[in-house]
Amino acid sequence: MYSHSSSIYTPIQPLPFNRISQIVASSFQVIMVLEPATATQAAAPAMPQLKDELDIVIPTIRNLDFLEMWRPFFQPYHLIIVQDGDPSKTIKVPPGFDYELYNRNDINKILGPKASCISFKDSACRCFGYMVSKKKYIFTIDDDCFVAKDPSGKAVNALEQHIKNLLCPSTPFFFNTLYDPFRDGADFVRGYPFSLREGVPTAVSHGLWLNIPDYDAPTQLVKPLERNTRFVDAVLTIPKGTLFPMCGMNLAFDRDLIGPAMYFGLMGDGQPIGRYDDMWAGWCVKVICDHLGLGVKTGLPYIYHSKASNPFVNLRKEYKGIFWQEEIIPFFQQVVLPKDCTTVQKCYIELAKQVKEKLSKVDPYFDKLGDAMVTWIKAWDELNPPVLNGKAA
Ligand SMILES: O=c1ccn([C@@H]2O[C@H](COP(=O)(O)OP(=O)(O)O[C@H]3O[C@@H](CO)[C@H](O)[C@H]3O)[C@@H](O)[C@H]2O)c(=O)[nH]1
Ligand SMILES: [Mn+2]
Repeated sequence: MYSHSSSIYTPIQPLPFNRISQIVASSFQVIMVLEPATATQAAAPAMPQLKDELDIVIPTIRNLDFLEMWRPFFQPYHLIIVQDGDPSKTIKVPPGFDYELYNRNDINKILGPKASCISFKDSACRCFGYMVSKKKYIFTIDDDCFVAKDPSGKAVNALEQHIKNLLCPSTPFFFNTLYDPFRDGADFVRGYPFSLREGVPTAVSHGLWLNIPDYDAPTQLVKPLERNTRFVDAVLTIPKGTLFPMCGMNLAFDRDLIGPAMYFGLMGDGQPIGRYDDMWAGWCVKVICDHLGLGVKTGLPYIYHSKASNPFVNLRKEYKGIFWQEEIIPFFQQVVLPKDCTTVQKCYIELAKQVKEKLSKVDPYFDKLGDAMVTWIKAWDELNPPVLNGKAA
């Protein structure tokens, strides 16, 4: 509290401590005392946005009790649960949710031989949920992700923030130093070209994680106790020409704009690699978004990631990816898609061709992956026939 000798200052009334901590918390990035919000703290939004235009896709090998904490935010929405592993196992879903559930038998029945492109025993299986959905938007979340608290202690409605991110344009062609210009209380800064201020449609909203960060196995092994306690109150557009490591645990996207490129690859059972499903999808998605002039955002919302998977098991799944990616990234950085690739499907088929041509020398796996990318598009188009004037084309 300030006390001044001069008479021009009237002594400021001392602020109660909790008011000071609120002011501090609201104006700086704060190191947070970590625990997830409680179910009661998560209050249902007045009007759930995009209620009939968004599906929530959850890959799982567990019971879905985590949904209890999300109930206020998720209950109005339709869930697509992709059950991985043993199809004879029963996955318990808390009552009151509207959902469809697919296990491996269902996937094989629906896709027939094309089911070979859907991974087994890896969270990559989630992309089947993107394919069977009929909605414009998808939000996908892991079953060990809970409601986070922001620095003020308020429960974060991650779905609401993703929707906000997706409904606002992105700015990939020129970096706005005040972050998201479309956010309340922000705007384009001086020197930002007016010709670019309309922005472009946002295809992807990539959220982050408090508590257990999405580290690779070597980092997890070196820093087993590290927890992410930093809540950075920002949403950024990832600039055009820049790749990023897309994590699938807290991710939303516009299915009409970029859905066919959200293939999570061949991972898990019978494959030489795992835990690169979301990374592969993210690299494919970003080069196609850059080509088609679409935006990718990262930052808010946070979820509270509760479970650290076993770093030794993860190392075994990831290790080939750790050295392959030193060749994969330069490949994606040099990808050029022809002008006549005007749809996501055309871009993706062209990308599959280049994967087979240029990455098979790294490992024969990429030849198989290139074929699986084509199978994925065929299966996608079979389940989602292009519509012309409201009729199947
Ligand atoms: O064989 C499996 C294993 C898991 N799942 C489901 O997938 C998600 C993520 O699983 P989990 O939280 O156990 O693993 P993480 O290491 O935290 O996952 C991170 O790595 C990425 C793997 O690609 C993932 O997107 C990241 O979050 C859970 O819902 C499991 O139930 C599965 O379906 N099959
Ligand atoms: Mn997890």
